[in-house]
Amino acid sequence: MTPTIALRGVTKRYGDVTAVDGLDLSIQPGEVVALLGPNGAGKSTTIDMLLGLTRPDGGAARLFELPPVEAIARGRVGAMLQSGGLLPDLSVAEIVELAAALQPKSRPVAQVLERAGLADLAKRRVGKLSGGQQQRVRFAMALVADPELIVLDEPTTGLDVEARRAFWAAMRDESGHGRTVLFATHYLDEADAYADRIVFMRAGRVVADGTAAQIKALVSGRTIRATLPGADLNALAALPGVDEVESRGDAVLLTCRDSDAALRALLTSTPARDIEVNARGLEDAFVALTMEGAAAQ
Ligand SMILES: Nc1ncnc2c1ncn2[C@@H]1O[C@H](COP(=O)(O)OP(=O)(O)OP(=O)(O)O)[C@@H](O)[C@H]1O
Repeated sequence: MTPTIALRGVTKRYGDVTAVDGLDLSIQPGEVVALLGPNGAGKSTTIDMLLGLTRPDGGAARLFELPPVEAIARGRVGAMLQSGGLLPDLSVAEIVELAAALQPKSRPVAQVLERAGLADLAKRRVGKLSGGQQQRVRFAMALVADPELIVLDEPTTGLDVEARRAFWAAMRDESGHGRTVLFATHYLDEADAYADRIVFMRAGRVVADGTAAQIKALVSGRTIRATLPGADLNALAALPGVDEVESRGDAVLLTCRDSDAALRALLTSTPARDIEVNARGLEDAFVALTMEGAAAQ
């Protein structure tokens, strides 16, 4: 099958900084992929290269086996970037119509406005919209070409909770039609909830690539949280099954390789109460993957 996105050994340097470092990434038709990583990991630079906005210093980016500029000219790609000029004097409907007119094929503008939650704002001047509403205009402009691939760089930044929920409901419908979606995000819950696959970047490289469950499994074990005023942290660290102990006010947080053994010992040898046992989540994996990089650099 022809991959929708293929990055092969892509490298980008800015002076002494290697923003993207020999990146290989292949994304198949219909996949919904989150690009996750700490600030400066190279996510935006990767997106810029795969959209043909920045030229790689080494390697090649292909969309549908075509140079990015050609795939975009054919209307096969819709993109929503973090910033980027919106003409402030046009109305919402006019700017989406303009975006449609620039495409070889397009969806009905009214349908796209509805999808982006802009039907009631169609006549409003773009310059008068709130930041979140302008994000929705960018979303409508990305959808109007009826693209096979949608690329979104931090699409929900600036949206309130309800607008984020509505955005992802719309995206879920869109991807349900077999579209491929790649989005960069800082929101772990969004990557967890909406992506089939998470590509974790650090220092310009892919350091983990898999489903949310596979990424979470990189940090094994569970945590135990308990109220235990005046706890002896060294004694807790020596309990069976415990790897690490942190103090949080009157509470303690134990990171455990064997939470059953740790819990048994905690209950029999201490007055701990209000005990909670939790599986470690994507946030723990994020911190662990980011910290590994800090240690290696
Ligand atoms: N135009 C540029 N000139 C110089 N350095 C740049 C430029 N663009 C990016 N960089 C550097 O390249 C690295 C990667 O930046 P990039 O914006 O791709 O990361 P990111 O993962 O998108 O970060 P964030 O999550 O903060 O948006 C950073 O160290 C950044 O400072």
